[in-house]
Amino acid sequence: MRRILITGKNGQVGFELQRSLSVLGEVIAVGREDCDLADPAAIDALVNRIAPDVIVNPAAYTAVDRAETDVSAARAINEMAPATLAAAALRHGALLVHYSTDYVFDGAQTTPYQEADVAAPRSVYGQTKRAGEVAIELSGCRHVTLRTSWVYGVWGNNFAKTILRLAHERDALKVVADQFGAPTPAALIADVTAHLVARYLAGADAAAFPFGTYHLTTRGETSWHGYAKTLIMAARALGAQIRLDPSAITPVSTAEYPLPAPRPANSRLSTEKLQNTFGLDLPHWEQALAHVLRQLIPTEKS
Ligand SMILES: NC(=O)C1=CN([C@@H]2O[C@H](COP(=O)(O)OP(=O)(O)OC[C@H]3O[C@@H](n4cnc5c(N)ncnc54)[C@H](OP(=O)(O)O)[C@@H]3O)[C@@H](O)[C@H]2O)C=CC1
Ligand SMILES: Cc1cn([C@H]2C[C@H](O)[C@@H](COP(=O)(O)OP(=O)(O)O[C@H]3O[C@@H](C)C(=O)[C@@H](O)[C@H]3O)O2)c(=O)[nH]c1=O
Ligand SMILES: [Mg+2]
Repeated sequence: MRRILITGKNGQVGFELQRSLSVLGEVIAVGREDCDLADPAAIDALVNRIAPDVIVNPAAYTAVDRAETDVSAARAINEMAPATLAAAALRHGALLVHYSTDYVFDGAQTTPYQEADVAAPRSVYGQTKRAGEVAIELSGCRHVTLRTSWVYGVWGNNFAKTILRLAHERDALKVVADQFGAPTPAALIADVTAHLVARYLAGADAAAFPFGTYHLTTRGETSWHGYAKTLIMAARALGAQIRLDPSAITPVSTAEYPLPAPRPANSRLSTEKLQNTFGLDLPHWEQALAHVLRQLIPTEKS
């Protein structure tokens, strides 16, 4: 039986991967309590003990604003841990599946970013995530790096759950309307990962697999404001008792909503390479959102 090691089991994507990869082999999922990824020796010991065929690494330092002042911790998890995992994957002949972010781009481009476009991260989070990507590329291990954006889901913390909470607490909300991207469910990321891993494991010639970097998001685009408004309207339509009126969600500019870390104005990622290479049709963000909301909103009907 194939052995699949998953890090970050308590994270959004790590949670969903435990479901989606369970049909492909023996899944060994670890969290901070099992292995501190800031400790390279602990990573080596873990990989040596498990001897996995596939390592899937959704663990990351994802607190974007906190990373601005907690640089060494962000580097340890987002750059050094992937480098250590990549070296271990190389030694074991394992595939490493890693995740990265739209925040590796500066957002100044006016069209969706393609995989080969120049990364120019503006935040510490983005810089450390980019350094992790580069370390994996340079390691020479078999790898797939999936860059995604605006991840949300039932498990863990995300913008969608924050907005739903705020909608119960407040009568009005200000949400940034000049940053554009695609909200992407953790479950979709996990499902596409399973599709790729299945294809890798089924291949008679592993070396022929199209390793590399791919963009993975839903189709379409919106702003954080458009996302928040659609979310509240859809939640109300599902019967959620939400006091906040969608018209009380006010669009504001990035300058009017100051935060420690700069965010890209353009977070749009082109997913053509992924869709063409693997024969996938990705869902539209609104369709995906409606499905996750049905799990997030408690309802009598089902
Ligand atoms: N969230 C998003 O919007 C986006 C995420 N991504 C990328 O996708 C991937 C998955 O993100 P997501 O699932 O949202 O992340 P989460 O923040 O939900 O989960 C990350 C997990 O990593 C774990 N972790 C952090 N530090 C350590 C450590 N020192 N040792 C062991 N485990 C640690 C955390 O553990 P603990 O729970 O104990 O803190 C957490 O469970 C990441 O690579 C991220 O950069 C890309 C684009 C958007
Ligand atoms: C909660 C809230 C946020 N915002 C803005 C701030 C910011 O510009 C945007 C998103 O806020 P958040 O802090 O939730 O999102 P942020 O943590 O920046 O989300 C990012 O996380 C990392 C891990 C990624 O990789 C990115 O793809 C992206 O998902 O919305 C508002 O305007 N009003 C609000 O009430
Ligand atoms: Mg955040």
